[in-house]
Amino acid sequence: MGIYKQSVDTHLLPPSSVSSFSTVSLSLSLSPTLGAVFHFVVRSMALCGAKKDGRELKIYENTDELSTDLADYIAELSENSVKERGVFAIALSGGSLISLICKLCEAPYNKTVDWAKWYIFWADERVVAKSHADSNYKLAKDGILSKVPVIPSHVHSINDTVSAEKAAEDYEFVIRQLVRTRVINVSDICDCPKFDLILLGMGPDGHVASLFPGHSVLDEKEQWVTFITDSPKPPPERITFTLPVINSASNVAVVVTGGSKADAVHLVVDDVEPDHPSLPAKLVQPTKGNLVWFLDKAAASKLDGTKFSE
Ligand SMILES: O=C(O)[C@H](O)[C@@H](O)[C@H](O)[C@H](O)COP(=O)(O)O
Repeated sequence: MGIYKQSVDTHLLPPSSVSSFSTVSLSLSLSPTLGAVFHFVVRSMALCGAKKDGRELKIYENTDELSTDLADYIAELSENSVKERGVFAIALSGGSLISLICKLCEAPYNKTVDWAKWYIFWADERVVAKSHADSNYKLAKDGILSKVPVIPSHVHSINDTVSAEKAAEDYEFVIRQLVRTRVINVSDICDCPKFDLILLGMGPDGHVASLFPGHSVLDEKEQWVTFITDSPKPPPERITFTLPVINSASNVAVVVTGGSKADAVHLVVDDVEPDHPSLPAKLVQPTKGNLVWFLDKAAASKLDGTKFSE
């Protein structure tokens, strides 16, 4: 299934000249701050009919531009969600994502975001003490949560005193209670939680959250949160949202930077044949929600037909 092809030199092509791509509608905007080489958005429409919603692909000259736009994106979703539901339920991941959303601690977001309405979760967590350097909670707390006025009781970290299995079970229980009270919305197609936003990173092997290629947890359909004890990326013990939960979210953003991820980005986004069915990032396809990929130029460098001007 070909999702889209792009062949764009943003220096040379005016937006009108790309409108002839039958499966692509592309808008081009120059960055006001840097007069940037490019900052474009490709909205791809799935060719095979079931899902009309497109995947949005945003590619930035550098991580600084990406972070600025990502902070805007999160702040806007937060505002909309607070307007509509009175709360914003967001799930974070670990890794480089946290440093890429750090602009939220700066002006204007530190003042304009309604932090008291945020309910914070983790799409995956390493099963270590919360004070451990490997803890995704610690990473987010040190990087962001300790710097903005979130309400401590709205920060839902895992139980770090039990086994991975029990931690996953406990976490799902907590989420179920909050779905019941609609702090977390509920999907209208299944009984899954519908997070307002799930933020994911992606590894060079195409993993997202703690869903690794070829792992049996990719097939988990019943549980919302599951556990693994054999993560190829250390540490080995982790809990993770399952695909049904990720794909029930209102919004999912996959944030990927760096050349080491370029091959995986190509395999997933260009939907390369023969199919690579076990690439977890490829299985991130929100049923009704929006999916946005935030890429820097290095991560996007192997996308088919994309030519970047220097
Ligand atoms: O806890 C984790 O390890 C993550 O949640 C994991 O899914 C991460 O997001 C990716 O491995 C990308 O990590 P980097 O952005 O640091 O490469």
